[in-house]
Amino acid sequence: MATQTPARRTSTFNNPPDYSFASHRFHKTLRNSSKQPIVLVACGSFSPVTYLHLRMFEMAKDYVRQNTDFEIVGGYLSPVSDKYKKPGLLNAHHRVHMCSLAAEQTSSWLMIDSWEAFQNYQRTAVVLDHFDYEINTVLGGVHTQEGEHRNVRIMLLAGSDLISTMSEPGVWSHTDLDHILGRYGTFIIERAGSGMDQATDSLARWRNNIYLIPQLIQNDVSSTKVRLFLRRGLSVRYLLPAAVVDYIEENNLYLDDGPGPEKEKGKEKDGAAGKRDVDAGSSKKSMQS
Ligand SMILES: Nc1ncnc2c1ncn2[C@@H]1O[C@H](COP(=O)(O)OP(=O)(O)OP(=O)(O)O)[C@@H](O)[C@H]1O
Ligand SMILES: NC(=O)c1ccc[n+]([C@@H]2O[C@H](COP(=O)(O)O)[C@@H](O)[C@H]2O)c1
Repeated sequence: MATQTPARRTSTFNNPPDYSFASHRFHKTLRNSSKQPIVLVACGSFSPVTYLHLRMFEMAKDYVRQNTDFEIVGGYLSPVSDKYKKPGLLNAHHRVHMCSLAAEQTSSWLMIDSWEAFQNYQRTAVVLDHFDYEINTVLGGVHTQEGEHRNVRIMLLAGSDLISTMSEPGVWSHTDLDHILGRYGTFIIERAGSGMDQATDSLARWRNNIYLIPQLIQNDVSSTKVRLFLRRGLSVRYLLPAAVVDYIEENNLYLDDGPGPEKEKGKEKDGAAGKRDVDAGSSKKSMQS
């Protein structure tokens, strides 16, 4: 059997100008010392952020409380860099601002990290390493009520459509998958049209670090649909936080057709998601380490 290259953690990070890591809602003290502290990180375009993106965190919170020995000490949305060049990807300043409005006005625990947004494209494995560094090295992890230090485990929060791309050839390197799923782990939220089994079949070797969360109330709101509605002059109110809708209207966002045809996620079949990105000149193939 071929020897696998062990996943190595990135240890030096270039920060964008004026960058600071958000920690105003990070819980420095573990409420229950018998639990393992975790931070949830959702990586994505968030163009624009929808209620479904925010609900992923609430679903994960319920799941963690009912089914695991983890305690969530922080939750972050990490908008991808403009260099990701996905169709419909609005300028990072707007995307980060909308995420911040959404988190501050609708949540008591979510935060935004702009580290990957304001620089060159960073692979998800590197983004998780950056969180590990900021939380465990810079912030010093957390303490129990008795004052005992604990390292925080970083975990990726993603929809099943994103996880199914992990089985598509050329999108993720094996080393990165081993790093993300072996070292960190993931919570997968079921997404309409994108099967959970199909998403995880080829990831079985990391099954102990993969937690599947069913959507008990089916909701297939996507950023793509929101952008389509906006282009057609239709209302998107109640699909996203009011402050985000107001911001979109005030700044006349998403009125242009953009550079290429948009396909909706979750509804795609047989690798169409991969094709979309190749067609759009995106760097899915070059996202491997
Ligand atoms: N309706 C949904 N159900 C489950 N997961 C979702 C849903 N919408 C988004 N996600 C997840 O949120 C994360 C961020 O995704 P992203 O910003 O690409 O959202 P999106 O709505 O799929 O965007 P787009 O429509 O522009 O492709 C991904 O892990 C994605 O799987
Ligand atoms: N190899 C990788 O690290 C890799 C590959 C594909 C997508 N992603 C990430 O997944 C997120 C969502 O991507 P999509 O919106 O294209 O599904 C983005 O944050 C992107 O950076 C990472």
